[in-house]
Amino acid sequence: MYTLITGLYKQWTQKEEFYVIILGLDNAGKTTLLERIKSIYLGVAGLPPEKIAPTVGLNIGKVEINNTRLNFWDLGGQRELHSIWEKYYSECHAIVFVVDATDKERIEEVKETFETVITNDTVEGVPVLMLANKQDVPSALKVHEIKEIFNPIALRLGARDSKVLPVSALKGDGVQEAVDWLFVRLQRNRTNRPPIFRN
Ligand SMILES: Nc1nc2c(ncn2[C@@H]2O[C@H](COP(=O)(O)OP(=O)(O)OP(=O)(O)O)[C@@H](O)[C@H]2O)c(=O)[nH]1
Ligand SMILES: [Mg+2]
Repeated sequence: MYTLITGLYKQWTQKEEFYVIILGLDNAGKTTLLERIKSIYLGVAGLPPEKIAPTVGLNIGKVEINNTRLNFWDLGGQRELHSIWEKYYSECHAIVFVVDATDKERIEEVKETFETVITNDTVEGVPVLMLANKQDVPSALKVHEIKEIFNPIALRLGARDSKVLPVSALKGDGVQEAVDWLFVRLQRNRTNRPPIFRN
């Protein structure tokens, strides 16, 4: 009886948690995105954009949606920091890859980096959301242009869920839609990457 009650109690009180890593080149807007997510879902003002410095370590944001916790890990995008990304692959449930859609000069570098990430065996089957960021800038590449550029690599995504969505991390446009997409895919991929249960 006691174990039944404690079992039920655990079931009611334990929370499902998923881990989402935010990757992309330096200056893509990853930390700005994280601060935007925090401000939308926690209802508190995030760090103002002018206070956001290039990331060297790790920024963490925890938000709760439908009694499920999403933990966002925002990693530094500078080249010498890319080797750190792999350390988070085995534990992550989804990848958000942020692209600076205004920076056409670095698009080749973005392609190479993206391909290296998605072909890593440790993240096989993990949903990948690419965000075409800085859409508030009129000259930014649109989603259909980004898709054309990344089409040759798309085959390497395999059978996993993937999507390209437009956002402006700075203004907040599209951010909620992006998180909604993630939420559904995390649930859909739960047999492959089960959530963590915590009290
Ligand atoms: N116009 C515009 N600027 C943005 C947007 N998102 C980020 N930025 C700017 O882009 C610059 C870099 O933003 P960060 O969020 O620090 O970029 P990051 O990807 O975290 O960079 P690292 O930490 O070095 O990897 C800052 O000047 C931001 O204000 C956006 O949606 N629109
Ligand atoms: Mg950053």
